[in-house]
Amino acid sequence: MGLLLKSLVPFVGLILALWFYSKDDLKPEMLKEKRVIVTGASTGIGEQMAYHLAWMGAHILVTARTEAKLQKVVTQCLELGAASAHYVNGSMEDPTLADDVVKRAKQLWGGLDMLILNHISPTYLKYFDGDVEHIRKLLEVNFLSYVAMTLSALPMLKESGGSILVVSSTAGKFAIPFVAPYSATKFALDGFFSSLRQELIIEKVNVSITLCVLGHIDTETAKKTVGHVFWLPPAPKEECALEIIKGGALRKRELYYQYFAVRTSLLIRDWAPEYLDSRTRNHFIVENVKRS
Ligand SMILES: NC(=O)C1=CN([C@@H]2O[C@H](COP(=O)(O)OP(=O)(O)OC[C@H]3O[C@@H](n4cnc5c(N)ncnc54)[C@H](OP(=O)(O)O)[C@@H]3O)[C@@H](O)[C@H]2O)C=CC1
Ligand SMILES: CC(C)CCC[C@@H](C)[C@H]1CC[C@H]2[C@@H]3C(=O)C=C4C[C@@H](O)CC[C@]4(C)[C@H]3CC[C@]12C
Repeated sequence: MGLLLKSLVPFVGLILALWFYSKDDLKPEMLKEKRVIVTGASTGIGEQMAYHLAWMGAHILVTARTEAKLQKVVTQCLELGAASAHYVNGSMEDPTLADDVVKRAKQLWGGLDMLILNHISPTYLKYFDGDVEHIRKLLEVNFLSYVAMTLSALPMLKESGGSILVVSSTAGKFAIPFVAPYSATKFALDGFFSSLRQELIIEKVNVSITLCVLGHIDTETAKKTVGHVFWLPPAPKEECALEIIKGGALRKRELYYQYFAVRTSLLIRDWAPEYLDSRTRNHFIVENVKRS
């Protein structure tokens, strides 16, 4: 036993050291002059991604519904050093918007290097109340518009050897209560984009797909929605945004933020799902959750 431990400890140490030193890192030059679309970029994580891309010198096209906010984001991006910054405003409930945004990128730059799919329709955190119309709307905005944007952008991305970043959530990987409609849309993204990734690899198409699995992030919307029902502290949106860009630039298959909490949960999910379910339920202050 002692001998086994003595040989195991250096071996594990060596593996950890190799892993640590072999970690790829993001170099800002990787994004310089790259042509990037960021959806849902008027606030929250999307807005922060636009600012990171800006100081790295990318060309940026942001989109969301609120024009006044997008104008401010564009101004700020130019001040931070973006190679160029533009916006298209509209709702992803409108099935023509996805194609319009991609066409605008083509008109502006003649190509595209990175498509960051991040927007979501406003959602609630409460017991599921049978509102099927809400599910339909979320599927339209959070899922179908991602597919539509991908379809429109793929020819340009194939030409540039570009990347698609799909912003998802732990609620798209394991069971979290009170977000049933939202969770359904995030699981759908995993199914669709993971399958599509397989096809691209089979066909030797040089377009990467990075699924970003996020924990609890301190955006204004999240603070308003979950502040009173979830007691673990949220992680900073600025750092989260940088990790997403890094994952995409390094063409990772999936990225996890908050890394340790999310990875541990995913490990437990496959081996002890009931334990993960109960651990997740215990993070909520259920007395504060609304019924309708
Ligand atoms: N915050 C968190 O704790 C977590 C977030 N995530 C994921 O991160 C991503 C960003 O979340 P977060 O920054 O918190 O979200 P925010 O609510 O801060 O931002 C959502 C963005 O989507 C836009 N949007 C809303 N409705 C529409 C619509 N119908 N058409 C087009 N754009 C729309 C909003 O702008 P406007 O209102 O102007 O249209 C805004 O720019 C999402 O994909 C979310 O699922 C994942 C896990 C946790
Ligand atoms: C063990 C941990 C990693 C688990 C964290 C679990 C909880 C607290 C995390 C995981 C997924 C998170 C939700 C999410 O994905 C996106 C949104 C949309 C936003 O507009 C409002 C907040 C909301 C509903 C987040 C609320 C907090 C959730 C439920």
